Amino acid sequence: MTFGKKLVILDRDGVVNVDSDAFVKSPDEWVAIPGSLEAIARLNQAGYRVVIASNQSGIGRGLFDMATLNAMHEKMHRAAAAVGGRIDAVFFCPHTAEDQCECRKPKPGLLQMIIERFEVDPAVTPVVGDALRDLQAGAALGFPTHLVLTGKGRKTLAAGGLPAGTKVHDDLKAFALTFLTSQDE
Ligand SMILES: O=P(O)(O)OC[C@@H](O)[C@H]1O[C@@H](OP(=O)(O)O)[C@@H](O)[C@@H](O)[C@@H]1O
Ligand SMILES: [Mg+2]
Ligand SMILES: [Zn+2]
Repeated sequence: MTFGKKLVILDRDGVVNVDSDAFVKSPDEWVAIPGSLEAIARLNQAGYRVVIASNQSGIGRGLFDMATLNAMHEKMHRAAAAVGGRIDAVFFCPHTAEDQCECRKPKPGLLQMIIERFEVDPAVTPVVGDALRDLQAGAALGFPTHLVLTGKGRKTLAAGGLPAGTKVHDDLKAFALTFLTSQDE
């Protein structure tokens, strides 16, 4: 049993929704990964808040604007609610690598904001991603890291160099089942 605020941090593209090397640029292109929204609902039922930490350089690249990103997130929130799930917040970095901001993963800026906003203890707050940079951001602040094999996850696993102790799961649904079982011990 863990004490303190129960919260899980998810990467978006490749974890919640299908990713694309051409970026996810519109609500039509935002398609949930099968089982991911149900996994969010299952985490909520077990008392966990779910928040997202996402790199959205498509904004900085001019591929889509804030109104479109908000429309994508409106679709995501509605789709989660349709299966009884709730995403409490979406933290995103709109910058490109060239902007050298503090919030683009692998920098931990987004995760630091989440710690402050939700008063969570990183040591007991899982970070789930499909890219190495997602995990590096988590490891930088002492979050337990979890790789899912959806999105870029298989390539990430093959490339190696994961933060020590990273757990690997087929998808978000498998993560939720394993994580919640581990919390019962
Ligand atoms: O997985 P999250 O963090 O939720 O979002 C990733 C997306 O913003 C995009 O990130 C881009 O990386 P660059 O920003 O071009 O390095 C590319 O990997 C795209 O394929 C991907 O859709
Ligand atoms: Mg991703
Ligand atoms: Zn940024």
